[in-house]
Amino acid sequence: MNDDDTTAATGEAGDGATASVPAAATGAGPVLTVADLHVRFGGSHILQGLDFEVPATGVTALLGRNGVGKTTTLKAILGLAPRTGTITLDGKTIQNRATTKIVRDGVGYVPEDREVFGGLTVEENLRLVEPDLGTDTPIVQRLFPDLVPRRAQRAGTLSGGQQQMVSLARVLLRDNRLLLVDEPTKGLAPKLVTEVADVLAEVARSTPILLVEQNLPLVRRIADTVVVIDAGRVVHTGSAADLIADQELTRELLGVAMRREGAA
Ligand SMILES: Nc1ncnc2c1ncn2[C@@H]1O[C@H](COP(=O)(O)OP(=O)(O)OP(=O)(O)O)[C@@H](O)[C@H]1O
Repeated sequence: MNDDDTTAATGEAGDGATASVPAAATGAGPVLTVADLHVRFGGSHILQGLDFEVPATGVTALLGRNGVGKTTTLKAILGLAPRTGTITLDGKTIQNRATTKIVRDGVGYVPEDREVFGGLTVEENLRLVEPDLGTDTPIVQRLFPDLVPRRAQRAGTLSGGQQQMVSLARVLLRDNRLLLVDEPTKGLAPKLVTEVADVLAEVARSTPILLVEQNLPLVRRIADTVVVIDAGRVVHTGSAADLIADQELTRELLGVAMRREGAA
């Protein structure tokens, strides 16, 4: 275990000392900055000094080949993976904060495996996060109308796409400064992929999103910026449209060429 592993679990030490003017206060600058981020699992050095920024608006797609460390990057930001490096949210360092505090400070997380409580109803899943907010909340009614008539249905009996909507809705009930969303369309039918993409695009109008997503048509449709990691480092940053328009570069960086057709 390294120094940051222990401090990550203990709370606030160091926040005040390195805080600068919040980007949100100035209206400029990234919402999140990651500098020299390292993650080791046993003898495996998965992230070897990542440096990247998440702009304060729109969708930033975090891309890379299978197993390169995309999920690990999201978990490291949240303090769910042992890491060293500097992570700033609106100009304030957060790498020494406990995960619960990072979430309370506005970093919402939609994990890859959805993690709905199958034995609880849709309504109960939502109210677990904010007891006063459920399917009658305007944001749920507007973005997730299909969940409203299913409020009393047990979440474990929903389709994969509906479970993804519960998972997203639950996070959106809070006021988030930034959303970390991990492969939200994995395993979903094309129509549901489009629905999830629509929700994310709508959410991104008010809340920046760092999105891990393998569906390149979807990335092209909703992402503004891309960050590509390979062999533990950032190997490319830039416009999503430019990367995906460049078949050769896409193949070189991601090992795949963009399908001409694809649901998003
Ligand atoms: N808790 C852990 N302990 C040990 N190794 C881990 C742990 N979590 C992840 N890894 C390893 O770290 C590497 C990166 O995994 P990660 O899930 O972050 O990749 P990814 O880019 O999100 O992959 P995919 O695209 O397949 O979802 C993999 O080799 C994985 O086996």
